[in-house]
Amino acid sequence: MSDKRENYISWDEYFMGVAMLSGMRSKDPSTQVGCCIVSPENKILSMGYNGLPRGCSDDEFPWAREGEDPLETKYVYTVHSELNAILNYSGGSLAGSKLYVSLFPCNECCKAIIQSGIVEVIFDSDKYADEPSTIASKKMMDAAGVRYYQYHRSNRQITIRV
Ligand SMILES: O=c1[nH]c(=O)n([C@H]2C[C@H](O)[C@@H](COP(=O)(O)O)O2)cc1CO
Ligand SMILES: [Zn+2]
Repeated sequence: MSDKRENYISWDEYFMGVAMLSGMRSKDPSTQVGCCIVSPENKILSMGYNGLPRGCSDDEFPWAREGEDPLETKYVYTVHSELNAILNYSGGSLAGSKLYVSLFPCNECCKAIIQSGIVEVIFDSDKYADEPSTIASKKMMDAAGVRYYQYHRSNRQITIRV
């Protein structure tokens, strides 16, 4: 009989947990998104969260969702978690990898996901499922043969004291 510990976290809990932990770095007051890219051998290749490009101050650029002028909203400035994770990777090719993300990718991230050769997307929330950008993403992933499925929450509470 082995003495192996049994209640260790699964690969899916680990990678989605890492994605969610990464999202906790986000300064966006309404939606924090985190992403974790994983190789076919289950090695973590990259991580990202939604934020401003390097050099653009979190304290000077707007975080508003609405404004008379689009330049006063966050939408024109933020880099999405998935794009950040793709751009953060400096190890070569992401072909064949899997992407864990806490929110279904928008159409722009979807284009980058497809073009970088990522073959599987595991998402948690799909709260913008009815938006054209999400519908477009699903159309493109279907056409490109990128598999996507919703993460099955285990509801395990993971507590880290830091
Ligand atoms: O796939 C995504 N990845 C991602 O990082 N985001 C970011 C952009 C924004 O900072 C935030 C969405 O803001 P809001 O829910 O307030 O519209 O989430 C949004 C999406 C989907 O729209
Ligand atoms: Zn996006």
